[in-house]
Amino acid sequence: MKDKLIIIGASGHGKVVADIAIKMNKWQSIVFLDDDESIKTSLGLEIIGKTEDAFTYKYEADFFVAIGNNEIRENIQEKFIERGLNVVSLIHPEAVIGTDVEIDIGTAIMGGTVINNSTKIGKGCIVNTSASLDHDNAIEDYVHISPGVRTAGSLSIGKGTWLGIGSILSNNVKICSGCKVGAGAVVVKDITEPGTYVGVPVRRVDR
Ligand SMILES: CC(=O)SCCNC(=O)CCNC(=O)[C@H](O)C(C)(C)COP(=O)(O)OP(=O)(O)OC[C@H]1O[C@@H](n2cnc3c(N)ncnc32)[C@H](O)[C@@H]1OP(=O)(O)O
Repeated sequence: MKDKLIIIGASGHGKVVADIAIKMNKWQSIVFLDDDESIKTSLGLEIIGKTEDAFTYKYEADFFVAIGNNEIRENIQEKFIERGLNVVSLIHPEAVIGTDVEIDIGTAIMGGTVINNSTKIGKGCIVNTSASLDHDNAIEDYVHISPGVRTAGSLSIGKGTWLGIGSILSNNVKICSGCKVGAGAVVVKDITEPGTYVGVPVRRVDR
């Protein structure tokens, strides 16, 4: 743990992430890197350079990649890990985390979430505001679980999948890697092919 936290990405998601970091009260200084030169400050915090500048702070900062797009977040975070940067997870103090829950590096757990016992969450995931993940879920790396998602027990979600706002997943379902599940969708059966799924119950819409 270092004194400084550098957050990559100063837009909407970055601000929510910074707010969590402030509330965690672990870093003396919290700043952003962002490739958009027109942004000078975000949430009252300084933007000190671009993503590529991260490596110059290797020995003095912890890092968090706050990019909403799963693929871009994965590319940046994996480069950081490969080059030895210390990537941390950020967990809102008002998230409810059960016993034997595992949360890997680079994952953000937003306010009001409930993660029940024995659920495992991979690297670089977003568990967004007020999502509820029940017991024994297996969430692979770089998944985004949008605000208000509800998952029942014992299900699995493959790498890089995006669950849209307010979607609902029944117990024991398996969703493969590379899926998009639409806002308000209901998943009651396994999804075995990458694609975009919407509706109640879901149907595939990208072919
Ligand atoms: C803090 C934050 O903001 S986190 C971000 C939260 N945001 C979200 O959760 C957004 C979720 N995104 C969606 O639901 C999107 O509509 C997606 C990803 C499912 C699909 O987006 P696209 O690939 O652009 O599909 P597109 O808009 O062309 O829709 C394809 C068809 O599916 C329908 N459709 C799209 N989304 C939904 C939905 N959520 N429920 C029902 N039908 C839908 C469209 O009406 C369209 O139907 P049509 O062909 O009969 O006209």
